[in-house]
Amino acid sequence: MSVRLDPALKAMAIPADRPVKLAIRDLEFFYGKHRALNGISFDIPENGITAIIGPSGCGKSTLLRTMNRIYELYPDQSARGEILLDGDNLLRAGVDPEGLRARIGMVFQKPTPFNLSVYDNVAFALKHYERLSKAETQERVERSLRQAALWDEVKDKLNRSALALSGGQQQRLCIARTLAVRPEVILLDEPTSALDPVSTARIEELIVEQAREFTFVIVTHNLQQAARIAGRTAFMLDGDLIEIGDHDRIFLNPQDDRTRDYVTGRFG
Ligand SMILES: Nc1ncnc2c1ncn2[C@@H]1O[C@H](COP(=O)(O)OP(=O)(O)OP(=O)(O)O)[C@@H](O)[C@H]1O
Repeated sequence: MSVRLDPALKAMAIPADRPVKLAIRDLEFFYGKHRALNGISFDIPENGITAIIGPSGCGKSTLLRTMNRIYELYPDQSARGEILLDGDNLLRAGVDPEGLRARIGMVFQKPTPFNLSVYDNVAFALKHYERLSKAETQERVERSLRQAALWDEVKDKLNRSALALSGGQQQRLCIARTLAVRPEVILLDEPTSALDPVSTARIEELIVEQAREFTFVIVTHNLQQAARIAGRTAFMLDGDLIEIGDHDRIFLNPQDDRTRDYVTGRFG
């Protein structure tokens, strides 16, 4: 498999002097006694898109799930090390997980709309985190649906069930719901793997557009997707971070043979 180099990608490169939003330091993760992350360290710059790639089981989702501490909802899972959000370790005791998840939102592989109207799916998230007037809520719902490139398709059916939307529309609704509470970081766990190419392209476009304002971290199996949209890409293998860099470094000139083998389709 060869990875297409899109000249427009240069516009999405993340400048080297961008401040660090998340600094991951010696991060280990355990499912019971099984160690799934072996002491990973790397930086995620503010804004832009950072992709995490690697073969099945290498620890991509585990890494993403540590970043908003969602793993704590499951028994017998634990993390060791540090994830500094603007310099403050979000894994330390005393961090309010609810407040953290307002700052670091997450979108999952399968669209997960609530069984509510389109409008209420977005408004519900807002009510959970903020006290806004009705007019402010309306304004924020519309803005979020526009940011998620969904407004034109749903503006005449805001009171209809979200479950009547197509899969791609449902996923954009979930992104709108996440954007509505204005998180600083948005974690995307294979957000387009259940979608058709047209829906995938729309979501890639909106992520690229919103990456001016938000920091995105995306786990993807789709190497072309990472190559198309990510300013930086991290390659993982067996719980280790092998290499991280910009598009050219990872896809055209990898330093590590294992990265080269993976991005050229020799395994994975
Ligand atoms: N709930 C769990 N209990 C025990 N082990 C787990 C659990 N979830 C994941 N693992 C193990 O942790 C390791 C990393 O899994 P993870 O799901 O993070 O990989 P991944 O790279 O996201 O894989 P995929 O691309 O298939 O989603 C694997 O060895 C996996 O078997």
